[in-house]
Amino acid sequence: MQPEYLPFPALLCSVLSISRQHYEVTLDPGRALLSWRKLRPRSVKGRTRAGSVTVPLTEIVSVEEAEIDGKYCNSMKWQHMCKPHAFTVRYIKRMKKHRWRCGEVTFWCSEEQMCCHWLQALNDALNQQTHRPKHLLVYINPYGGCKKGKQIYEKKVAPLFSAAGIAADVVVTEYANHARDNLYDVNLEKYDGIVCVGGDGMFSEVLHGLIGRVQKDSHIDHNNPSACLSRCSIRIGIVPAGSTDCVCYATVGINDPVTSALHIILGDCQPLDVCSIHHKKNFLKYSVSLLGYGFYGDVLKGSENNRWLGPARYDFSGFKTFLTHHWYEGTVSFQPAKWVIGSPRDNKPCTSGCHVCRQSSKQLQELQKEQNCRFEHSEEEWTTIKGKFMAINAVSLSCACPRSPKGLSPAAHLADGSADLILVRKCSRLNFLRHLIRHTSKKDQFEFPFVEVYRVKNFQFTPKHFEEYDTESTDIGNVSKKNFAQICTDHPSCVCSHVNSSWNCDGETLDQTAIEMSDKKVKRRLLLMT
Ligand SMILES: CCCCCCCCCCCCC/C=C/[C@@H](O)[C@H](COP(=O)(O)O)NC(C)=O
Ligand SMILES: Nc1ncnc2c1ncn2[C@@H]1O[C@H](COP(=O)(O)OP(=O)(O)O)[C@@H](O)[C@H]1O
Ligand SMILES: [Ca+2]
Repeated sequence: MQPEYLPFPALLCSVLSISRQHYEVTLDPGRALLSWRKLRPRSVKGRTRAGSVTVPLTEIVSVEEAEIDGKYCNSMKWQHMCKPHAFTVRYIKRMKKHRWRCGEVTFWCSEEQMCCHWLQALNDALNQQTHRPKHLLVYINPYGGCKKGKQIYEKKVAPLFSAAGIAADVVVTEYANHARDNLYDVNLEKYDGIVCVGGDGMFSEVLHGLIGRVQKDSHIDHNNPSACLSRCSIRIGIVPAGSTDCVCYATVGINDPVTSALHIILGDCQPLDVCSIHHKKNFLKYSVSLLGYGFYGDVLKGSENNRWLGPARYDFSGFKTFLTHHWYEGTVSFQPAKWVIGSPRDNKPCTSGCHVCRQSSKQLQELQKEQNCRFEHSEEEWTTIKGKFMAINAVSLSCACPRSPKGLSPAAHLADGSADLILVRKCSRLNFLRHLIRHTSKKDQFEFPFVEVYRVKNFQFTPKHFEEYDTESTDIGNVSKKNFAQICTDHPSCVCSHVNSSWNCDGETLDQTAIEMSDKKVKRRLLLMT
């Protein structure tokens, strides 16, 4: 069907006042711009223009009739306005380092009719932004990060939502997984999006609730690693109030609640890769940021008893884990992501509207169409690496965060259908420190002989002791208990916790150590309101 092209409304241009100064105000629907320039009397004949501001209509947050207070009214008497009329426009102001703020300007009109005309024209322009949310479901984790989630939402976010005419149903969570469970019951059709106020763990919880709910509604068994998941069209927005906030930081460029609220209001949207993690035929979890074994698994484990320290628990545990300097033996196998057009060391960071993501996902779709959504593991070659590792990290996005502004893999892409697999082999403490420190500078953290990085579609990991003891059994829980008991009686000097590390999956510990991560069928595009 051909789209219907309506003629653009006419350009509107009037002389209005801002703080007693005359401005030429123009609404250009054709170029989708609102602009105002100061008019300064120069001579009797003409006026010069100076101090101009231009705002794209897509960046207007709200328009409303201004309340006229008596003081301002009196101060306007010199302009012979008997009954002034005014309207206020709120708009995005771009600050440094991706930070956004809400600017506000009030335009005074001498006639009521002119004010109505402007209000009508601006509201018509806003109504054309149909991708903006009108009704949101908000989950707040009151215990995330510095425990300020509720305060952040009430003080910084709710006033902006209400100014933008967004209705929000708010749930303050009472226990872990409250939001996830609730998402299985709510009427999702009522909402244009879900907002989570918290950290990466809270985002992961909402993501699991949403993906799980959609699969349940479409009768898809997520335990089957080959199942094609149903796409979820509802978007998730993140208001950062956690400890690491790396999903927010990597998508928006900063972890700032006001900036995120403004992106949500404008209906900004960023597709995101999601990986699924299985053990044999059991679904374990989805991951969107870091799936880390060794160093990051141990940092997470060590931080769990120190939650009272807030975000600093990771620094404290990071320092302790660095000193213990454990390495772990096992086998990593992976298949490369052949459709991607980038590589982990090409120095091309992912930004919104990324060309690499667009092109790569187009190629992935074509490949999936050819293979009719069946990505059999056997069809391509697996690369297998046996060794001793300090860390095994699989990241679906850069994992940039305030601690590491470039992230664990600076050139990882948000929506290219692949993950970057980083292997840090056993090395000296000094070398590991050199590698870690590079995460905080512009230098390449992969430029070491003991660090390898691959862009993969999936990978498997088996710890050494599973290879030796877990031959045929499928009941992984019983096997692990039995085997460790055996390892420990066989080797009295062995310390179990040093034999295996655990997996850090977006800030939560996985129960299994032998896992398969798949970055393909489960890689549904999750629409993220950045
Ligand atoms: C000597 C100095 C060394 C500094 C090295 C800094 C590297 C920091 C890289 C951090 C990458 C974190 C990736 C994010 C993971 C989150 O999913 C997870 C959970 O975040 P949450 O607690 O839910 O906000 N956080 C952690 C630390 O595991
Ligand atoms: N009311 C609650 N009480 C306890 N835990 C909660 C609550 N709400 C959510 N959680 C859990 O807290 C964990 C951490 O939350 P998150 O917001 O990511 O904070 P942080 O970044 O500090 O880890 C999440 O895994 C989430 O499931
Ligand atoms: Ca990716």
